[in-house]
Amino acid sequence: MFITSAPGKVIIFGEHSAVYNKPAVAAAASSLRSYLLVKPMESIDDDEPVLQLNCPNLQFTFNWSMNQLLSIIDSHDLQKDTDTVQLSNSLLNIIDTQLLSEINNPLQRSAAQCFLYLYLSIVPRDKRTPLQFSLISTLPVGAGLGSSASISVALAQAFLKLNSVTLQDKSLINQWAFIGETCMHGTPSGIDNTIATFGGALQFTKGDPMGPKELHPIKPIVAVLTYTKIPRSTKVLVEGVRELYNTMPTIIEPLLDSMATVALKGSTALENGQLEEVLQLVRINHGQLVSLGVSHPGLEVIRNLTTDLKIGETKLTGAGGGGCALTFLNNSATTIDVEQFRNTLQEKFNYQTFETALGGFGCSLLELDQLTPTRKQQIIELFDVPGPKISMEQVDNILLPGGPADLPWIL
Ligand SMILES: Nc1ncnc2c1ncn2[C@@H]1O[C@H](COP(=O)(O)OP(=O)(O)OP(=O)(O)O)[C@@H](O)[C@H]1O
Ligand SMILES: C[C@@](O)(CCO)CC(=O)[O-]
Ligand SMILES: [Mg+2]
Repeated sequence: MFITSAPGKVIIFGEHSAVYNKPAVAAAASSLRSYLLVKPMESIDDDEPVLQLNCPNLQFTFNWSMNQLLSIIDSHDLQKDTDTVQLSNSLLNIIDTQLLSEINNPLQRSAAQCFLYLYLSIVPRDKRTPLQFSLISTLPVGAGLGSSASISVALAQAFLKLNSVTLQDKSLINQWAFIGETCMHGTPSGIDNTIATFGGALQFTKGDPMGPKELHPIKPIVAVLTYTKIPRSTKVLVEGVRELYNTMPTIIEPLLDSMATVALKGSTALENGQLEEVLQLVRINHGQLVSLGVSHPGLEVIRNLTTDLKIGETKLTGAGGGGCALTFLNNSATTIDVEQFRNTLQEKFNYQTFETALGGFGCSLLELDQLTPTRKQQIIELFDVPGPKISMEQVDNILLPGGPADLPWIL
């Protein structure tokens, strides 16, 4: 019995342009995480062993017959080699047509698709026992903070562990998590899963053979995150930008190049603690994202309030279209100003705000058998609570790596 966990992320510069191989900058939001509990499945019916996915945040539980899953493997000669990480359209098609036909809700469907794809690709036939996978997130789902990547990473890490793969480092987890993201998004850049795997702060360019560059800011990066609660889908927003790019390539390509320059300058300014420059680049990057059509009136409310109160600069973060905004405070912003900002957003607009330090732990593993029986039971019960009743604070108090309970997470 074990738990894997991976953080959400904040893109500081370069969302969307990242998809076009332009550099982008992101950091882990390491206290906002997904947790995946893997435990033996208590038998529902002795004749029909099942694999269960339980997602309290999205209020769904699905069972798949182990026999059906085994026959799919046998007929399609899957996962000979977990080191060869590729997306198979034929496997995606089998999952879609044979295993997801009862799931109509698109949010549930994409989570189940990612789960099944990674399970069938990574866990070998002889290690397929009836198991229950329970997934909870303390980060808002579908809000621009990389929830899809955090579940992909937690799933990839768990399946590689079930396959007893000895990991030299976390690269293989990251590669499989990218495939999981691809199942959900279509064409991800890979920045979200890279941050969810490795944590910290990174400058990332899709396809760069040198890999991501770790950033070491001289001052901690602190920002206010605001969640508008306006639902959106990363896949749909990324497709919208692609359509714009295809219609007006001569306008959009130079815009993406300019976004790349912003990200590179922003990366240096963050490392050197040049706040004035960071603030200007945040404003410019948001304007660029508005031009790409991925803002939303609900996000502009946050930006306008930041400008009215003269407390700093705000940009959307993640795919936009709702979801979250990121506000960097200037040196003259007082505690009272920030309180007024947060209270207005919370009370007048019913938004949720968090003041958060960025960076910190990437994916992690906790072996439950090392804990006392009481602690183990307490943790298992956390995952049994029905969706709306999950207390994020309780999850943090008990599970957060480096948090109050000080559990022996392997980082
Ligand atoms: N705790 C969870 N339980 C089940 N599914 C989840 C969970 N967290 C994320 N997901 C899956 O991820 C999808 C959200 O992914 P999406 O990429 O649209 O948003 P995001 O990753 O939160 O934001 P962004 O990609 O802009 O950073 C959900 O629809 C669901 O399928
Ligand atoms: C919008 C996007 O740039 C970030 C989503 O968090 C998509 C991606 O990079 O895959
Ligand atoms: Mg996502």
